[in-house]
Amino acid sequence: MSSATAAMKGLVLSRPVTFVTGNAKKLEEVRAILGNSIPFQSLKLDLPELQGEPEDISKEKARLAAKEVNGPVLVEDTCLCFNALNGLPGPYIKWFLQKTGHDGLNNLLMAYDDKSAFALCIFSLAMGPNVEPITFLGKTPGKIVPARGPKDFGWDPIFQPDGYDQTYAEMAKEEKNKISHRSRALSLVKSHFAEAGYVFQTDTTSTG
Ligand SMILES: O=c1[nH]c(=O)c2ncn([C@@H]3O[C@H](COP(=O)(O)OP(=O)(O)OP(=O)(O)O)[C@@H](O)[C@H]3O)c2[nH]1
Ligand SMILES: [Mg+2]
Repeated sequence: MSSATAAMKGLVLSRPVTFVTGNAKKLEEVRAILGNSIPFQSLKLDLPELQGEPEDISKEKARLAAKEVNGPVLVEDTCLCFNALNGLPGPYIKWFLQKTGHDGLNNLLMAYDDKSAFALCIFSLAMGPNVEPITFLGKTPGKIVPARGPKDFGWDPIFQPDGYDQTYAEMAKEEKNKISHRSRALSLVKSHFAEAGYVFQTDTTSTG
């Protein structure tokens, strides 16, 4: 057990964890992957993001979210990292995608034979505004390909995970959710909750 988990063992929470994101597709996947395993609610908020290393960006998002919510929060930051570019665009993928599109992202790799990439998801859990966030990393290796499949979620059409001949976008949702960066990170989040044994106490005093 990590020391962070040990320190929080049996912590009593007066309300469920709030998953804060401005991205509806992320929320959809988180709901599908977590099911009823962790009691959570969601808040649609597009938090400002620090520049820097992925883990620091995710942690800082959690600190801001915890201040905003004044309670326990879960956030995540997703990166798409090209090995030929030493991990870029990484956390800046949102802006690269917005400005250059799927073709532009493929073109970035035109000068390189190495089209390999990895999808990285970093969840940060902060149990309150003044508690240091803890992080959970999920990584799925693959390669960047010309877009194939439905275009309803980000860069899914240009990411083909290793061992598959379909892109994330072409795969059935349940299939993506079995192997995705997001589900790998969330399985660590689930284990953390199982180990820590948080007690969710709903407030019954305010009704009377
Ligand atoms: O094809 C995809 N498959 C995925 O599984 C996936 N997960 C995230 N993304 C996109 O990658 C950027 C991350 O940026 P990001 O982590 O800052 O997210 P966001 O700003 O949209 O939401 P949030 O920060 O409020 O949670 C954004 O463009 C997201 O749309 C994905 N695209
Ligand atoms: Mg964001």
